[in-house]
Amino acid sequence: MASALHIGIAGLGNVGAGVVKILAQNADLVARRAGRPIVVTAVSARDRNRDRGISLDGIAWVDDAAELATRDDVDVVVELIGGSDGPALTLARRTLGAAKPLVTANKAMLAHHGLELAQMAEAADLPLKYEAAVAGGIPVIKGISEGSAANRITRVYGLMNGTCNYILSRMEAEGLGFAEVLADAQALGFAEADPSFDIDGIDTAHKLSILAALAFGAALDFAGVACTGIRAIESADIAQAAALGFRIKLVGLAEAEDGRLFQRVHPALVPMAHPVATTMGSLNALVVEGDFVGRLFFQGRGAGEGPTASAVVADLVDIARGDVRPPFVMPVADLAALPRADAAGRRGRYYLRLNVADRAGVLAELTAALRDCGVSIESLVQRGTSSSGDAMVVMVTHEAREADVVDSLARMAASPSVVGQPVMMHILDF
Ligand SMILES: NC(=O)c1ccc[n+]([C@@H]2O[C@H](COP(=O)([O-])OP(=O)(O)OC[C@H]3O[C@@H](n4cnc5c(N)ncnc54)[C@H](O)[C@@H]3O)[C@@H](O)[C@H]2O)c1
Ligand SMILES: N[C@@H](CCO)C(=O)O
Ligand code: NA
Repeated sequence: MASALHIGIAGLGNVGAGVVKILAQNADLVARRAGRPIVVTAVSARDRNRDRGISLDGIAWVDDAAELATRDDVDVVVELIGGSDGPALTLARRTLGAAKPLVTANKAMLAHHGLELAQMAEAADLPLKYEAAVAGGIPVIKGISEGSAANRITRVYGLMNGTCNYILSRMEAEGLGFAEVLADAQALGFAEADPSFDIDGIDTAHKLSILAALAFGAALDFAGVACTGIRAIESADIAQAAALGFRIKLVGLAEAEDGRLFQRVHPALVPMAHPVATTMGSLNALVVEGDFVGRLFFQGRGAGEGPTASAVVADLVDIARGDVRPPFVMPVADLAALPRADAAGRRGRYYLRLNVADRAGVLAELTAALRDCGVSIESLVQRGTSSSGDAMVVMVTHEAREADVVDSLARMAASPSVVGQPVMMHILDF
């Protein structure tokens, strides 16, 4: 067997400790698949004395993670610190600058600096691998870049944030409020350090922008992702959606159409029977549509120690086998800088929820706003009076132009009868 591949790991949190565990527990299996042993020789984290349930015997401890890049006993650096900039980015640049391969699970860093890092890797003919960064253990990066290489991909969408899916699933099953469930997600180890990245959709946007670049051969454009999270969703929305035959999910959607790139993260109503709707708890789900392969569906654990570390180790096996391909399939110079598609002209069905004063004439006001904007209603439900004296009106539109629905909602929101902010959600009809 060839000589061992020596790795240095920066960050020994959920994912880093998981990588050390897999490489210890499945050492023989991994060595046979990699053609050589994969051995951790050096690590760096903030707290040397924390009990992580792993043995660090015989492994060098490095206080400054950036040093891993230049140590002679490290062939490959695994960055598992997190954060788009700061020590993670410094380490990534130094590693590639020192002509060493890099593995990372850091979608925030890739969303912001992926093209720069990919260019560095390509220029030095080095692997830069990041299967763990999108949908954790689900091999969607490999699924797109290798398995779907024959296809023109026109659409990628799905659930890429375990925390949000977990929160929405428990809100539905147990009628719990948002904050109670978030604390549990944090305890389970898959919430981001800053949970607003999860619930405001930013984490999904990071991942979506990476997938879109890969799938469409487009220059990565994180700033072009329109993003709405799940803060405004109430248990009543979940119940109403269910009564209408839908489940609410935080969906990331990217499409390449007519040479334009559409990227959006938003809560959407997904028909109950759709495989995305039946993906519950912290599971992730992704759909990739290719012109020859058709619809591919990926489902599995997108977060957590074992699944995420599993993806990191798979990347290490590729590197041990000598796999050097451009991080975004094509050289960065060949990626198309696609203009952003405008959402205004998109057509679809929409869910609208308004809390209104329960008095005569209110419904007529609402329906007049819709009529004036040319939006037709498929169904309308008014639900009883709350303790505050408000009623909840839920409407589903027929297919309409998005700009017209937005316009009608703004008119309705301006009415003194409407209490608080109306909620508008897209219905996933594909
Ligand atoms: N947890 C998951 O389920 C999951 C899934 C996919 C991707 N990721 C990504 O993996 C990365 C790590 O996530 P995590 O959940 O393991 O985080 P974590 O907070 O559990 O661990 C981070 C580790 O980095 C260490 N660290 C912080 N600053 C450092 C520094 N300057 N030098 C060296 N070490 C430092 C900390 O001590 C800790 O050991 C992040 O980019 C995250 O987004 C996590
Ligand atoms: N915070 C992320 C971790 C995986 O990237 C999630 O909840 O899915
Ligand atoms: Na993955």
